[in-house]
Amino acid sequence: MSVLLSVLVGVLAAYILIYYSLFKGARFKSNVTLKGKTAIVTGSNTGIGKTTALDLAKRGARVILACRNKQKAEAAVYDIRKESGNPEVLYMHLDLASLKSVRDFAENFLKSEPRLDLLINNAGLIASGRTEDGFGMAFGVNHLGHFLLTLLLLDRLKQAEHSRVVNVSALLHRLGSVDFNLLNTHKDLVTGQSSWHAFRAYCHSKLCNVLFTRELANRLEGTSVTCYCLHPGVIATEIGRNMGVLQKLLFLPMSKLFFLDPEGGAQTTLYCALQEGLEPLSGRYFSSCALQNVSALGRDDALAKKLWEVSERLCGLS
Ligand SMILES: NC(=O)c1ccc[n+]([C@@H]2O[C@H](COP(=O)([O-])OP(=O)(O)OC[C@H]3O[C@@H](n4cnc5c(N)ncnc54)[C@H](O)[C@@H]3O)[C@@H](O)[C@H]2O)c1
Repeated sequence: MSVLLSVLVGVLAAYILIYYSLFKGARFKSNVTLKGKTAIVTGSNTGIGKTTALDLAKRGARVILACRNKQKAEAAVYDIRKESGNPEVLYMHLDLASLKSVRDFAENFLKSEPRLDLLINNAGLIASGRTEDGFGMAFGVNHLGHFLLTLLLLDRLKQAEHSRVVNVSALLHRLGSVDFNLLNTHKDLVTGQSSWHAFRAYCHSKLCNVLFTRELANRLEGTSVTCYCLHPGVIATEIGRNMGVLQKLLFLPMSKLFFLDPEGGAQTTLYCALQEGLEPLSGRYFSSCALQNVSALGRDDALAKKLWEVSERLCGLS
């Protein structure tokens, strides 16, 4: 009996140790206030984006929830206003799966909002299918939509004394690559529609986030704007909503036991957005509120430059 008890206590202690050392993650601690500043957070009706928006609202920022689902976004606006006591939390419609919607959002924003200090490109998905413009869903939403959004808002960001772009990437960028031939022929970085292909496409799109951040930093040198990308940790959110039943059965218990909550998932985003003195590290990648290395492809300047040029062409900018 006592042997069994010792084993149980041992297993429990090991679990707590592993959980806290591997999964609990770092916390961003800062009293910085954002009164008079404006932030956009894409995909902020749920998950990491919602807790990021809540934190910025608590610090006094004017926060725009850039979301595709009106009903869910308005519910999030209600929750965030109530919890933060900040009435300056607004919803503006943005569907990153439509380049027209991205342009409309930018036009509305530029017409109605005189300043922009923080652009948090947080929205993301793992999904097959195509965007309105015919691009693979992950490439179109996770990379191309945010690419166009950022470029359309860049002049407004440059008008602020110090402003930042934060791109939420993922550790899985390490499994990603960019095949420009596939992009030319299929408007996507994978062929095939299975959940395996959707997963591969997600990894590729997250590498695109890293490369975009790197090239953006080069092009922003000498301006008041800096940019960063990050892995938020392994977080229990709705990111797996498009998984098959079997995958969900495996994923859900794992996420309950080991994954961070969305508040934990927002910490590195907040660090990249608000940490003082980060400017010399513009273009770099962070995880657990600290600088981290990216994959070899993520450090490839020629690849980053080519992705930028191709993305400009695909968005009709060049
Ligand atoms: N959850 C994790 O473990 C994890 C790990 C690494 C990276 N990430 C990244 O974190 C970010 C946030 O994801 P999350 O985990 O909170 O997932 P989530 O699914 O809870 O939130 C994603 C948000 O993106 C929005 N979105 C999806 N498609 C959109 C579109 N076409 N237009 C506008 N908004 C759209 C969703 O509506 C949702 O609000 C993503 O970029 C994801 O890739 C998450």
